[in-house]
Amino acid sequence: MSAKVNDDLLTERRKCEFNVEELTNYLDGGAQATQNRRKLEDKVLSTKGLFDEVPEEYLSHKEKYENAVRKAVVYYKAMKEAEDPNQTEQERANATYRSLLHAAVFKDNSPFSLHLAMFIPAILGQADEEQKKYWMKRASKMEIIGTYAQTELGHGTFIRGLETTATYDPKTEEFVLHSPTLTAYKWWPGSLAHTANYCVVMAHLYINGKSCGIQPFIVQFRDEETHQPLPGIKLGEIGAKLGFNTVNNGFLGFDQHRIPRNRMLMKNAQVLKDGTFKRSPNSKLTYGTMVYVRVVIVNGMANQLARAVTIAVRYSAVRRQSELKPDAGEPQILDYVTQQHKLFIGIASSHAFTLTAKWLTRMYQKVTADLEKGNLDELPELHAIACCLKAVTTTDTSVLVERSRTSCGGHGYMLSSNLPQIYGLVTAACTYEGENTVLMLQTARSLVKALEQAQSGKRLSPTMSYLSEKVSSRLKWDNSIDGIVKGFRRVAYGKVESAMRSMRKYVRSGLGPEDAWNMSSVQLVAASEYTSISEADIRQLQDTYEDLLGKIRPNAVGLVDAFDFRDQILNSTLGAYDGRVYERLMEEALKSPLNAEPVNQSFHKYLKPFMQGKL
Ligand SMILES: CCCCCCCCCCCCCCCCCCCCCCC/C=C/C(=O)SCCNC(=O)CCNC(=O)[C@H](O)C(C)(C)COP(=O)(O)OP(=O)(O)OC[C@H]1O[C@@H](n2cnc3c(N)ncnc32)[C@H](O)[C@@H]1OP(=O)(O)O
Ligand SMILES: Cc1cc2nc3c(=O)[nH]c(=O)nc-3n(C[C@H](O)[C@H](O)[C@H](O)COP(=O)(O)OP(=O)(O)OC[C@H]3O[C@@H](n4cnc5c(N)ncnc54)[C@H](O)[C@@H]3O)c2cc1C
Repeated sequence: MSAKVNDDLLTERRKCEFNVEELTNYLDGGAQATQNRRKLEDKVLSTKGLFDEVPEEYLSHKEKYENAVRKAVVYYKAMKEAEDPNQTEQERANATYRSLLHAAVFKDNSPFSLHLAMFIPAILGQADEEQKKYWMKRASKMEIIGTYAQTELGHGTFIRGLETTATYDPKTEEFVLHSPTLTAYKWWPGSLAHTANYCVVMAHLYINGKSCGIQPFIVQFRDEETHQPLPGIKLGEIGAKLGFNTVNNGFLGFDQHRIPRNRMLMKNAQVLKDGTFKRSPNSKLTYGTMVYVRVVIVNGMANQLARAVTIAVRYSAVRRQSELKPDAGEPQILDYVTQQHKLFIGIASSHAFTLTAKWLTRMYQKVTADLEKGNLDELPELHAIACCLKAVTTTDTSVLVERSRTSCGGHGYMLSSNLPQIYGLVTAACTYEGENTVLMLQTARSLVKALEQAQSGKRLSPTMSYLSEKVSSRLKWDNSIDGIVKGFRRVAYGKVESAMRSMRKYVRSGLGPEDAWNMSSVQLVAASEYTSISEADIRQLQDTYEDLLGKIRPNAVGLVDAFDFRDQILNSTLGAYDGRVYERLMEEALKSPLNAEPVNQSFHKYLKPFMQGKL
C-alpha cells in the first residue's frame, strides 16, 4: 500500500490550473515519447543490484569506486537489454534525451561516463571510415572501455601548449608517445585511473623535427587480459574531489611508448607511411569532440536544474515555518515571495535551457552534415554559439542549484537531500569542456569580428544579425515579449560596441592588440554573457515580475510534477512525490553506521580517559 501523500502537496495538486500530463508530453516530444521513456525507466529501474544497500556517502573513497563499477556493469547491461529493437534510433534518442536514468544509479556520476560522452564521440568525429568501423565495433560492445585524454597537469585551456609528444618513426611506421616533463602527464581524464584500457590522446605531432600540430591518437594503455599498465605507461588516480568521486579521474605518463601508424585518427589530417603529412582542411576540426560535448552539456544542465527545483519546490510546499500574519499559523515557505523569487526562475530557466538545447542540437547536426560535404562555412558560428551557451547554462545552473539548496534550510545541506551532489555535478561543468571565462572570450572574439563586419556593411549570420540592426538608442521600452527582446538586443549591441571602443582606445594609447584585448576582457565577457537593462525600466518590469510570481504560485508544484522525475531519479529525502520529508530524513539518518550502537568505541578509548584527566 503506497504511503499517504502529504496533505499540503495534495492541496497543491488540486489547485493546479493546467494539465500536468500535457506539459510532460510536450517536454518529452509527444505522448508516445513519454510512454517510451517511462517504459525504459520501468524496465531499467526494476533491475536487481542497481541500488545501494548502504548509502554510498557512508562508504570509503575506494569502496565508493568499486561499488560504482559494480553498478555500472549492471546498469549498462540493463540499458542494452531494455532497448526496444522496434524503436527507431530517433525514438531511442528521444526516450533518453530527458531521462536521467543514470542519476538514479550514480549520485556522483559513472566510471563509464567518459566512454559514452567522449571516447565514442571522438572515434565518430576523428577516425577515418576504416578506423571507425573497427573501433566502433569494439567500443559499442564494451569490449574495450575508453576515455578522452587531452588535459595535462600543466595545461588544460591552452591546447596548443600541450606537451605530450607523438614523434613519427618512418623506419618502423610507428608513433613514439612521450611525456617529456611532469607537467606533460595527462591529468583529469575520467575512467583513466583504473577503469579504462584505451584512450584518445591529444598529442603534439612531430615529423622529421617539424611540428604538425595537435592530433588525436587512439592508445591502449592497459593489457586487455590482466588490466596491468603496458610498458612505458605510468598510471594513477588524481585523488578526492568536490564531486565526480566515482568517475575515477586519473593521470597517465608516457615513457617512449610506441604505437602503430594506424593509431592516429586520420579523418581530418593524415600521416603516410613515408612520413608525408597531409594537413586538415581546418586545424580546429581536431577540436570537434569538445564542441559536441558542449552541446550535450546544455541539455544536461536543463535536466539537472529541473531535478534540483523539483526537490526544492516540493519541499517548500511541505515545509511550514515562521509567521506571515499574527495568529494565522505557520505558512508554507512557498508562500514567501522571496522563496518564489528564488525557485521559480529555476523552473523557467530549465525550460529555457531545454528549448535552447533542442535548437543548438539541430544547429550542431546541420553543421556536422555540412562538414561531411566539405562545407566548413558555419563551423566558426557553431563554435562561438556552443561556447556561449555551454558557459551561460552551466554558470546559471550552478547558481540556481545552489539557490535551490539554500532555499531548503539545514535539510538542503544534508547529503540525503541530494542537492549537494547535484551541485557538485553541475558546478564541475563550469570548468570541464572549456573553462567558462575562456569560452566566453571565444564568443567575444566572434562578436567583435561580426561588429566590424557589420560596420563595413557586410551581411551577418542569423545569430549575430542583431549587431547590424540600427536600433535607435532612444528605443521606447514596453514590457511585451517583443519589447523586452528588442531591449536586450539594444543593450547587447551596446556592450559589444563599448568593448570594441575600449580596445580601440587602448590601441590609440599605444598598447598592442593583445594587451588592448586583455585590458578590455572584462567588458568582452560581459558582452558575451549577459545584458542588463537601464534603471527606468527596472521598475516597470519589476511590477510585472512580482505579478507573475503570484500567477505561477498555484501552479508551482504542478510545474515540477510535469518534469516527471521518479523518486529513484530524484534520490532525495526532500523531493519525493509523497512529500513525507520528515519520515524519510529519519529513515536515512538511521542508516548511518554511527547509529548501529548507542555508545561509540571512541568514548572508552578517548573521551572517558580525557574527561577523567587520564589522557
Ligand atoms: C552523452 C552521454 C553522457 C552519459 C554520461 C552522463 C554523465 C552524467 C553527469 C551529469 C553531469 C551534468 C550533466 C552534463 C551533461 C553530460 C556531459 C557529459 C559528461 C562529461 C564529463 C566531463 C568530461 C570532460 C572532458 C574535458 O574537459 S576534455 C578537455 C576540454 N578542454 C577544453 O575545452 C580546452 C579549452 N580550450 C580550447 O578549446 C582552445 O584552447 C581555445 C579555443 C580556447 C583556443 O584554441 P586555439 O588557441 O587553438 O585557438 P585560438 O584562440 O588562437 O583561435 C583560433 C581560431 O580558431 C577558432 N576555434 C577555436 N576553437 C574552435 C573550435 N572548437 N571549432 C572551430 N573553431 C575554433 C577560433 O574561433 C579562432 O577563429 P578566428 O581566428 O577566425 O577568430
Ligand atoms: C570534473 C572534471 C572532469 C574533467 N574530465 C576531463 C576529461 O575527461 N578529459 C580531459 O582531457 N580533461 C578533463 N578535465 C579537465 C578540464 O578540461 C580542465 O580542467 C579545463 O580545461 C581547465 O583547464 P585547467 O584546469 O588546466 O585550468 P587552466 O587552463 O590552468 O585555467 C585556470 C584559470 O585560468 C584562467 N584562464 C586560463 N586561460 C585563460 C584565458 N585565455 N583568458 C582568461 N582567463 C584564463 C581561468 O580563470 C581558468 O579558470 C576535467 C575537469 C574537471 C573539473
